[in-house]
Amino acid sequence: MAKNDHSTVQNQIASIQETHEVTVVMVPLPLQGHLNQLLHLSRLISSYNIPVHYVGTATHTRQAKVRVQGWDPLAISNIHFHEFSTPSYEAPPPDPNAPTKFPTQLIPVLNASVKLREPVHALLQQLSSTTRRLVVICDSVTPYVIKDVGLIPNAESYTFISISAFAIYTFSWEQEGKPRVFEPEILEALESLPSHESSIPQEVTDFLKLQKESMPIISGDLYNTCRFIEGPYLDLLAKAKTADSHKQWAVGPFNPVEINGQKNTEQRHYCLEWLDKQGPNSVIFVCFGSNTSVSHEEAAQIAIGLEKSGQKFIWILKDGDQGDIFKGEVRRAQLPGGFEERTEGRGIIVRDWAPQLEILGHSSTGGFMSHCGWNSCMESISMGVPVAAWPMHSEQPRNAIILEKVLKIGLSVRDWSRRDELVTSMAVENAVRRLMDSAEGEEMRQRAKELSKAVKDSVMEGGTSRLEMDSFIAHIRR
Ligand SMILES: O=c1ccn([C@@H]2O[C@H](COP(=O)(O)OP(=O)(O)O[C@H]3O[C@H](CO)[C@@H](O)[C@H](O)[C@H]3O)[C@@H](O)[C@H]2O)c(=O)[nH]1
Repeated sequence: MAKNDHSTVQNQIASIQETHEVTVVMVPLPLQGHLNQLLHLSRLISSYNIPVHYVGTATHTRQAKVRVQGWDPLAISNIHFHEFSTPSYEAPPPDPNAPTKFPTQLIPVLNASVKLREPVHALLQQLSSTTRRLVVICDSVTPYVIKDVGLIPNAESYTFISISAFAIYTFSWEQEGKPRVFEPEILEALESLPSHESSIPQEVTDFLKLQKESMPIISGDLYNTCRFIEGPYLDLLAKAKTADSHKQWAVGPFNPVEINGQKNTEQRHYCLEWLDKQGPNSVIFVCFGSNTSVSHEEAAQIAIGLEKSGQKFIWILKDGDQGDIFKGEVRRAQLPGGFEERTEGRGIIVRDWAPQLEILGHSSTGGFMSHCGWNSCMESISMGVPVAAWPMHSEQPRNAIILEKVLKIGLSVRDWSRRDELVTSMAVENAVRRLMDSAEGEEMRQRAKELSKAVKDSVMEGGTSRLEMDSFIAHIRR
């Protein structure tokens, strides 16, 4: 561990010398989709008056803080941030023309993250002496960092599952010989997907193998989902558990479900001001998450499709994150000549990070063209916005199945079996029109709004997710 890491730990411990009943430590994978969920979960746990320590490299902790939406992490005094240095790592730009959309530019940061093992262990040891029980919640794909937690007598660990229960179940379902538990339509869609292993690069498979081999004893899993959405798959996962002592809690959505619009404040993003002037449900929001890039050719097809659809839009057009989001040049995807002038007043192109949760929570947003990352799915469901699904990589095609075939609040922009082909402007135009301007789209929007209400109720007092959170808290306080 670097010398300044030691002194940082000492200073941070000194400020929290009092002894606690329970202390929670969050160990995220340093990628946006993971940092974000564990930071939201920190807010939920800290609301039970439990101190939460959020650990990471200085860059990634800063990234999580500056990008979080719906609340202010600095305003909550019992969330403590720990920022460790790691040896430098490469942070190459993404390749928008790569044959697959998997964000290989982030592999060096994944590999560098294992270096957090020593400083995190030192922090855990020190915190263990200030608390009766030390609860470590570690991203399920980064247990190597807490490999030695078993050496701390009053510590116990839990995994946080960053993807849907449906995806987790159907990944292991493949290994279990695919028991026939799904409706024929869902089964057919699942059969057409590649296995988990074949959809990720070998270096990532190696990283995951190291993580699996390093798994300490885990007392339970926390899911960012709710029983109302994924009850049957959570039951299947619970049944598949080998030990009764291994528990599971579905406590999502982690993201705030009510957004305070911060109207008339200087920090408000200009696209929210623009949304204020549009009619209810009249705008489609286009965004492919934090790590996907589109080529110039793909951008041109999306642009023409949006223009021809005649619908209003906000389009987040930027490349996927690099390993350090605060450094490096960001490419600007080109658009067809005159596009921005022709769509002026009807659409906005944002070339930077945008407040997605607030955009989805705005009453003028009526549809979401999404890559179906799990944060985006949960945010869209929470805010009652139907989805035009354009899965890009990893478990995203499985999430698209949930939206389209299970919850019936989504339609497909392109078929996964044709993922090697360019998505045409006509496919984009059709999907946008169907979602925003058809009876079918309206039905989906109504269903999405009903689902949003059920999900919002589930996190209120007495709701299923709140009860599961209460049960988790009672368990760690036992
Ligand atoms: O301009 C932007 C772009 C994104 N977001 C936010 O960034 C997050 C993106 O997360 P997600 O939708 O999960 O997409 P990815 O960033 O692609 O997430 C990765 O991590 C997820 C959780 O493991 C997986 O489900 C995905 O497949 C994987 O690509 C969401 O909270 C968005 O609200 C913004 O706020 N503004």
